[in-house]
Amino acid sequence: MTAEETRRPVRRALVSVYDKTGLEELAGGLHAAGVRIVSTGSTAARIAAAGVPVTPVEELTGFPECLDGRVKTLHPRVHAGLLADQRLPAHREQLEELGIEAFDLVVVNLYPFQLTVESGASPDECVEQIDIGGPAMLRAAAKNHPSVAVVTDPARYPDVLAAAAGGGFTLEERRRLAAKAFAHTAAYDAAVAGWFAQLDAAGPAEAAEGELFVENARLTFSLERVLRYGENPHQAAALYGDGSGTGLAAAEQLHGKEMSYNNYVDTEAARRAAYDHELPCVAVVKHTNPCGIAVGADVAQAHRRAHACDPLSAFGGVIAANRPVSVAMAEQVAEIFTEVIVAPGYEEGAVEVLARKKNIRVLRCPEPPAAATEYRPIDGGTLVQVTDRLQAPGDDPSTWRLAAGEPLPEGELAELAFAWRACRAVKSNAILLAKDGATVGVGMGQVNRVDSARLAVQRAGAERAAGAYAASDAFFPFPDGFEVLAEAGVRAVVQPGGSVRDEQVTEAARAASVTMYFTGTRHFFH
Ligand SMILES: NC(=O)c1ncn([C@@H]2O[C@H](COP(=O)(O)O)[C@@H](O)[C@H]2O)c1NC=O
Repeated sequence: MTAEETRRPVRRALVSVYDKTGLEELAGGLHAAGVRIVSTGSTAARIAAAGVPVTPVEELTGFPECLDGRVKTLHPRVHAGLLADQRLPAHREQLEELGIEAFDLVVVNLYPFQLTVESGASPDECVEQIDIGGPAMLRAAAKNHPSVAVVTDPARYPDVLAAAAGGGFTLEERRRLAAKAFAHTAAYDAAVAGWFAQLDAAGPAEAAEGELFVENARLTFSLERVLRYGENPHQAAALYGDGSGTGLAAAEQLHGKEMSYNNYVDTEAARRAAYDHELPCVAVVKHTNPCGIAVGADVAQAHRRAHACDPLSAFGGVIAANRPVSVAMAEQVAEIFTEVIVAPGYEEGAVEVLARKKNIRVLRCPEPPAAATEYRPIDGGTLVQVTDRLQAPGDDPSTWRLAAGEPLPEGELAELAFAWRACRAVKSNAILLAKDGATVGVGMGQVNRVDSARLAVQRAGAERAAGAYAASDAFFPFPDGFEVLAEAGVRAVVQPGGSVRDEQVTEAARAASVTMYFTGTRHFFH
């Protein structure tokens, strides 16, 4: 059979849509192509108001819409018309005996469950927005795609009208539409299941394992756009969204070249770094590691100090701010070759200043990082974990245990707390030196803690390392890593503690007259 021969004319359509975009044009076009339309409640009312003939579904079923719309189309007269396989004489005969007419086209879009959840609606209101009849029709029509075409997206209406006027869809087209319909209902159900799961997921400590992690995590994401390439030019890549319409994947690009795969990865890391601080904060990131993080009285000051940590590495960096970018900060950034800048907003005139550079990508992402769980695909599956965040009490300096030396006065403890928070954004093994609320030396991603310490000290230089506040993302397994810091003259060190050799490490700290605190909390970042 040729593709042409698989076309099925559209004679009768069932239309039931929540999103009424383009409905009048669709109905008018179908009518003009000789298609008879059956429709539900307010969809039918809109079609009729547009002067297009329409049969209300109640007329077909002989049963009124009831239970506040919970039952409208859930009726054998609807579903037999959707599920009869027109290729089978037995099905055609049964329909005739039952006095039921087949549908050739179904146009349905569903109640806005996810948007309702995001609006902060009550649980009962969210539950009411779980569409039942719509998915049933979509699934029936998609299963029966040899006989029925199914459409969920108003953007596809022009194709529908072209097909209706041109002899119908081919089998291949109907199969593609069916795949889209099943993907749509799968994503819809995943959103509903995810919502139910998070109702109970108080946190890893409180929630039973079964409540936090659903049995079937068929994760669904929707294609946002195909990227130019992946991590390297020979790797194809794309950006997918989780349907929430928020976060980095949904960030608004205000200027600059198209975002690349690596831009997204680095921007994610920069936002992680910038949002860990309550004061105005700016992080400059390269290859997912910070080359500078600083807080300040305002973002311009924070940026100057973050940049000063390592100006060499900041060239071609990705910048994140946790406050709107001011014109003063934009003026500074415009002087430095920067790949991406991301912030919750931009003060008037700031984007124009940044846009003096043709290529810098300017992103507006109003929400702080919010993902509750993180996925890391592995061959044959995926790992899932609760997202690492600053913890109460372990990340609060008032709960830290003084393990060696004199306690720090309040101001110095705040300096050490800044180092600890900033260290969370550094790839393990992480050692970070800070002074005056700004990083001065970052040692990242080494396979032993001694080399990370050396790197941090080397990057800081002797002058900045002396008297600095140091943080280590995990415990020192031996005194050697700490000793590198002590030789450089750091003032204090914060680390989780918990090594079997803690006593040797704290002894070394006492011997070097360096204050050491234990947090009891670790922040590995792989
Ligand atoms: N209950 C049913 O039988 C039913 N049939 C269709 N719907 C949905 O009702 C909406 C359209 O309703 P209306 O035409 O009344 O605006 C569509 O989103 C459709 O998916 C239903 N609603 C919920 O399940």
